[in-house]
Formats: sequence, C-alpha cells, structure tokens
Amino acid sequence: ETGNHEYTLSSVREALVRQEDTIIFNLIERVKFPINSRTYHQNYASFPAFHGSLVDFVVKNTEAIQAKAGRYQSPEENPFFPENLPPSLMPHYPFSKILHPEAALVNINKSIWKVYFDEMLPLFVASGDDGNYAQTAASDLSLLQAISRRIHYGKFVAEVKFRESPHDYEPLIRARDTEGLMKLLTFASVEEMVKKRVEKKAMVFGQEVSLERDDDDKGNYKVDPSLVSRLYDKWVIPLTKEVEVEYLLRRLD
Ligand SMILES: O=C(O)C(=O)C[C@]1(C(=O)O)C=C[C@@H](O)C=C1
Repeated sequence: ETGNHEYTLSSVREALVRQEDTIIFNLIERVKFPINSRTYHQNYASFPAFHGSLVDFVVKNTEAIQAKAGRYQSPEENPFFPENLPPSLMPHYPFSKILHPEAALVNINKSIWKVYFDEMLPLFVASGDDGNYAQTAASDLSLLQAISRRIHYGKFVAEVKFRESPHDYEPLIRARDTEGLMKLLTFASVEEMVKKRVEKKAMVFGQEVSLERDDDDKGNYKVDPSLVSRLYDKWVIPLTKEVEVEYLLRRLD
C-alpha cells in the first residue's frame, strides 16, 4: 500500500462525503458539553512556562505529540500551530505526491480557528458550565481537525480540476484572476446537494435510537440539522473554495 490510489473528481468528492460523517459525529460529541467558557479564558488556567488558555495548552501539546508520531507527514493534515513543531520520529511513508510541492504553504487554520471560536461554537453549544474543561478542549480539537481536514482537502479537489482542464486554469492563474478562478471551480448544484445531504445526515446520525418505541422522538436531534447545513453554507464550503484558489494561485510556481 503506497497511498497512490487514483485521484479523480468523483474520488475526491467521495472523500469529502465521508468526511461529512466525521464532522457531524464530532459536532454531536462537542455539543454534549455546554460552552464551558473557562476552557478559552487566557487567565483561568496557569501552567508553568506556558501562556494561554486551556484549549491553547491542549492543542499545542497534542499537536507536538502527534507531530512526533508522524501525523503531519500526511499531505491531508495541517497543524493549527505549525511554529516549533517537533519533527516526526516515524519511518518515512511514501504518501501520494499528487499535490504540487507548494501545497505545504497553504494553511488557513488561523482563519478556521478564529471563525470556529467566534462564530461556529456559539451557534451550536448551549450556555453554561459543567466543569469538563479538559474534555471540552479535547472535543474542540477533534472537531477542529475534522473541519480543517475537510477544508484543506480543497487542495486535492483543485489539483484534479486543474489536471482535467489545465488550459482553462492556466491563463487565470497567470493573470492572478482570483474571481475568475473562483467562478471556474464553482458548481452551484453540487454545493446545494452537499448542504441537503449534511442536513439529512445530521437527522440520521443524531436521532435517538430506542428498542421500545419508534418515531416518538422525531424532531429531537442531538445537533440541529439546519445548523449543520448553515455551517457548510457559511464557512465549510467557502473556506474550501478559498483553499482551492490559494492552491491554484501557486500551482504554476
Ligand atoms: O465538489 C467540488 O467541486 C468542490 O470544489 C467542493 C465544493 C464543496 O466545498 O463542497 C466547493 C466548490 C464547488 O462549488 C462545489 C463543492
């Protein structure tokens, strides 16, 4: 196994569909906890030789361990704090080299981080504090990683689109025509299907499963399906497209 499976528009779209499941399951896990805002306070926790909130502490330290364990060797993974990450201690694995080498420079996790804490979380979680700050930080990280992986998968989507029609993309790339690129890579009907599908998945994955009764719990979902659709509409799809454009702008370097 070399990870060198074939990349086509339909295979990369299948990967995006599978990643919807991961995002929705992680959302369901995060909304078990209320906002638990002390997780995010700069001064609530005080760790020796560390400045920042509990979530900063958990994410930076977890990323350091995962970096040593080889996580960021995969071209699908992008750290939130790439500064000062330790090198992988794992043997080399021949991951697919389908992406242009400049792909490594495309990392919009700073924007994802900001939008996640400022806009997404308040939309999904209840107010309150149950003291489970460490669990909250850990579930934020899993959800952030799932969202980030989906958004940065835009690199693979952009690469297959470029390979399918280089003659359409090259002039726009040379002219640095961001708007033209955005238009060329957009499929409005696909976006509509994605938004409808994630809403339906949120209903299916988030329903109560009971052996006794059927149906009485209809409408009582673990995560609001219309919010999942909104999450994709407002942030996940637009940020994926931003990654596609950023990647394409570097594609001929
Ligand atoms: O499927 C594609 O072609 C993508 O580029 C992915 C995606 C998405 O984020 O879901 C983004 C842009 C397209 O307009 C349609 C869908």
